[in-house]
Amino acid sequence: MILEGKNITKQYKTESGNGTLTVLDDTSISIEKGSISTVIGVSGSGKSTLLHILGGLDKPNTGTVLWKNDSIYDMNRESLASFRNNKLGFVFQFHHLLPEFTALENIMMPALIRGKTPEKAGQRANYLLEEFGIPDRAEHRPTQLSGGEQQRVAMARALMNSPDLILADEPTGNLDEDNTSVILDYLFNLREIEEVSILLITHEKEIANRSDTIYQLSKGKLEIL
Ligand SMILES: Nc1ncnc2c1ncn2[C@@H]1O[C@H](COP(=O)(O)OP(=O)(O)OP(=O)(O)O)[C@@H](O)[C@H]1O
Repeated sequence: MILEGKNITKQYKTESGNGTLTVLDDTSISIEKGSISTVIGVSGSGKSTLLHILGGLDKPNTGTVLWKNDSIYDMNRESLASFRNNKLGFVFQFHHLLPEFTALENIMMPALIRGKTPEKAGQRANYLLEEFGIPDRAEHRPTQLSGGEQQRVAMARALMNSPDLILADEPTGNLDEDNTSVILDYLFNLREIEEVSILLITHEKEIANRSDTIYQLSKGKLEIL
């Protein structure tokens, strides 16, 4: 097991400020090394909230998130930031690529932040562009790439530091079916080569069916399907 969310509860204040909305209700999840897991659930069921908590982007009200048995919320700010940059790779529905940088530079960024030389970072970024089938797009800026290409760059960037776990929130949510299949093929192939675990949020049954474990989130609880 690499990541474990234990007895997680998350509540938000309702808009009026008087009540509370319980989004996650004393629920738990375990991510095995090398596995692909998906979380499905209706809109507003708390999938993104769960992903943010597991990735150390948001804190639960109660419960813990353990990374190889260490609680990530006991880490100081610096350790938590370095944990996120070195061990995790995030992919969101809207890729958040930096518009003023090329595809290659966007992919290199997490490695440069980590202190890798531009040569080393460039080598791996070029390898990842190749693996995602877009080596000829290295010098393009995000606006010069199609939606599917942008999402491949975002995935390559998430893999840059050879993370142990990719956390992906609707990574193909804004793409058509063909593009979705192709991009998942690339990601799942690379998972085997790089031995990375993947936790994906999705609305699409077909994607869920390609995973090892499907979690359904409903009324604050996760259930394995
Ligand atoms: N910062 C916040 N403050 C108050 N309420 C919030 C906040 N963030 C999320 N919520 C509420 O918590 C619930 C769960 O939101 P969340 O984004 O986790 O759902 P989701 O399952 O990812 O939805 P979708 O599939 O539509 O993206 C929603 O009702 C949302 O309005």
